Amino acid sequence: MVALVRPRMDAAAAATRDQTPNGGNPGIRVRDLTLRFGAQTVFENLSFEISGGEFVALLGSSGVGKSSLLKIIAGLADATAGSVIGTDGLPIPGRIAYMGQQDLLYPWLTVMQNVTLGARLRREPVDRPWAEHLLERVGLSTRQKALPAALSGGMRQRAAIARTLYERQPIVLMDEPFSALDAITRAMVQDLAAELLADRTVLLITHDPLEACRLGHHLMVLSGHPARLGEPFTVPGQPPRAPDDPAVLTSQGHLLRLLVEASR
Ligand SMILES: Nc1ncnc2c1ncn2[C@@H]1O[C@H](COP(=O)(O)OP(=O)(O)OP(=O)(O)O)[C@@H](O)[C@H]1O
Repeated sequence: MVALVRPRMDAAAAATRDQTPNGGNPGIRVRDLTLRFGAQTVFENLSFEISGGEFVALLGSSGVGKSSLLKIIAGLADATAGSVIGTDGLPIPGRIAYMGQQDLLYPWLTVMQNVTLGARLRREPVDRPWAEHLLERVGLSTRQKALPAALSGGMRQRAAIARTLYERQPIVLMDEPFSALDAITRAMVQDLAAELLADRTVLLITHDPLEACRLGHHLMVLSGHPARLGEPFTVPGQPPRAPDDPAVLTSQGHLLRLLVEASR
């Protein structure tokens, strides 16, 4: 197994690592991260690294600390101790697209306005053809002028995915982005995300072993109290893998067993 995601990687090895693989997109380096809420230690001295251009799926039981970890990496929450930095040595905030568990669409903006919000906030010209392309790919081309309240939960999630992809950031952090989608739409949007994020550094939280095995170069499982990362897990072949790929089916079973064992 090529362990490109390394829990507790040696600092000297980190210093000699390729800084700009895969067209220059930086990876994510997490060092000795500790998070406490009062007497509760969610995780302690968590260290791992995701190489530039890698798509990593993070799994673990509810409440183990996945979303908290993602928010800290995104710079949206503070850790009690430890550091998060790009593998190029530069900070990560400002170079990420983040999609949280809630779609966070602004209710008074249309779908198109929500998708292009980042550009408008940055006072950049809106790339309308790109936004239209994305909305078409997520099946919302006829709903560009709709307000979020007029959409179903799955449609809102697709609009949020389009907004995340619109940003073209080198690092993409997603917290259960496909959870509200039906099985067919989910497979379609997974393929779209894999295609458009092919060279990006992606950390995806999911509860779905099939999704993790289809999309991830590597999979990580967070478990325990305080939470620890198990050995990273690699599915053979390149993502996106077909749902009936034998490697996906075998890995899915293995992963499910790991998750059950980790929850005991
Ligand atoms: N702001 C907060 N204040 C106090 N405790 C918090 C806060 N945010 C998270 N927690 C606690 O930290 C732990 C980890 O929460 P987190 O949301 O990161 O888990 P998770 O693995 O993402 O769960 P899920 O899969 O259900 O989304 C939980 O016990 C939660 O109650």
